[in-house]
Amino acid sequence: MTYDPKVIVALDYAEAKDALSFADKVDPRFCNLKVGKELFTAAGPALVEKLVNKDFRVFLDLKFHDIPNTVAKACTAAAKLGVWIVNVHASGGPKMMSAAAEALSFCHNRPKLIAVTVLTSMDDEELKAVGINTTAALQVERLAKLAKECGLDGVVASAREVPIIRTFASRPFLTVTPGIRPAGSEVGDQKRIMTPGEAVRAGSDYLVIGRPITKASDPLEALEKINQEIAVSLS
Ligand SMILES: O=c1ccn([C@@H]2O[C@H](COP(=O)(O)O)[C@@H](O)[C@H]2O)c(=O)[nH]1
Repeated sequence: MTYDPKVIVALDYAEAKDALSFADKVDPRFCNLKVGKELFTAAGPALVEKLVNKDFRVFLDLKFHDIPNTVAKACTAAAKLGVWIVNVHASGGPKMMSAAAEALSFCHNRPKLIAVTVLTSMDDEELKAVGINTTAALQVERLAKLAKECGLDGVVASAREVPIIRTFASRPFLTVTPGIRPAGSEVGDQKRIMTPGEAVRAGSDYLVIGRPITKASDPLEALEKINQEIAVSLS
C-alpha cells in the first residue's frame, strides 16, 4: 500500500534536536515534514538529509526570491539533498521561475517545484501597503497562472483560493496550503485561514500545519485529530 499523507508538519523549531525528537515519534505514513527558514538557518543541510534518510517526504520551504541564475543554482543545491518539494516566490517573475524549472529538469530525483503566490499572513490591506492594488484572491490567481505557464508543479496559496486555482489548473498541478487552523485554535499571524476539513473539501492537496501541532500540549494527539478530521471530510 502506498501512503500519501495530506499533512505537512512545519518543523518551525530553533534547534535540530527538537525537530529530530518530533520526527522520531511520528511515522512517515501519517505526515510529511517541512523545513523552513528558522530551522534550516540553525541546522543546515545535514538536518534535512537526516529527515530524508528517515523516509520522510521533506518540503524545503526556503522560498527562493532572487535573480534567475541564483535561484536556479539554489534549486539545484536543494535537489541534491533529496527533498520532495522546493519553492520560489512567484513574484520573482517568469524568467526566474522558468530558470528554476529548467535547472531542476536536469536533476536526478527532481523535486517538485512550487511557487508561493501571496503569503497566507497577508490580506488585501497589507497587499495595498506594498503597492498591490488588487485583492489577495485575484493576485493569487494571476501568480498561479504565471507559475503554471512557467512549467511549475504547483503553488502555495491559502485553501480559500484553491477553488479559483482549480478553474484553470487541474491535478496534478499541486495546491499546498498553509494558514490551516483547527476550529478553536489560535490564529496568530495568519490571515487567510481554513480548518483542515474545509481545506480538503475545497480541494487542497497538502495542508501545511505548524503551531497547531508543534505547540500543542500533545503534538501527536493533535496530528492524529487533524488526520481524523481530514479522513472524515474525504469520506
Ligand atoms: O504563504 C505561506 C507560506 C508559507 N507558510 C509557512 O507555513 C508554516 C505555517 O505555520 P503555522 O504555525 O501553521 O502558521 C510556516 O512555516 C510558514 O513559514 C505560511 O504560513 N504561509
